[in-house]
Amino acid sequence: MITFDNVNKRYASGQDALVRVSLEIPSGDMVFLTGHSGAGKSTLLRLLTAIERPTKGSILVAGQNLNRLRNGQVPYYRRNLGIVFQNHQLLFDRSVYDNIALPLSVAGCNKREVGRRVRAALDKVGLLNKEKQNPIMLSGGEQQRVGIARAVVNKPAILVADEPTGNLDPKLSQEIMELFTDFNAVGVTVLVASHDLELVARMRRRVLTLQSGQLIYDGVPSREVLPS
Ligand SMILES: Nc1ncnc2c1ncn2[C@@H]1O[C@H](COP(=O)(O)OP(=O)(O)OP(=O)(O)O)[C@@H](O)[C@H]1O
Repeated sequence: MITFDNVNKRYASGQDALVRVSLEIPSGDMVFLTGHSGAGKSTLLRLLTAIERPTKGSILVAGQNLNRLRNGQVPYYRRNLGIVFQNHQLLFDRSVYDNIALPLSVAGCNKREVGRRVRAALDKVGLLNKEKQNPIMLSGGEQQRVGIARAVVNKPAILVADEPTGNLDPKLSQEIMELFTDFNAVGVTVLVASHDLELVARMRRRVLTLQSGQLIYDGVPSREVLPS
């Protein structure tokens, strides 16, 4: 369970990025976070991933109060999370395999286990035949799949994605969303921030909408308002 209780985030610049945000996401849910540019989506994800701290209010993740997390505990906390970025942040001087293996090597996995898990992750995103390639050789959609494989390789309970389809065309975007649906189907809690309202509506999942830092909608959009 993810709980935000009356969370405010004011940056040092004085900008209020989140204002009294309260929400609950039960374990195993798949939820979309939407809103205009500057609405506070990335800030909410940065608080959840403990990149930023709230100014007020509390955030609980699987019973752990993030306000009480000491800086030294943050890397351990993040092992429960898979994080996917829009620009995927792959290392172009290493192979696809090495990019995906990175979080496991950091966690101290042995070589055999790393191989088994990297191939399982590549299999899930449909890129088993690309492990030796350099990510620069891959298409934008494939690079994003590598980013997703890296995010799921240590089997996180929660998968967080910030505009994961930002640079992709509609068909590839839909495929990426379906990948997230597959992970959710096996029990992973999934939270995806996207400003692509059509794509989000088509998924027919719970949607949280932010506007100027406030949560203005929390529900499943009805079929009638969906684009055909
Ligand atoms: N590090 C920062 N310092 C100061 N202000 C910031 C910082 N990060 C974001 N903001 C401001 O906080 C507000 C919310 O930004 P945020 O990036 O969370 O929005 P967003 O909904 O993710 O937007 P986008 O879709 O454009 O990424 C904006 O007004 C932004 O300018």
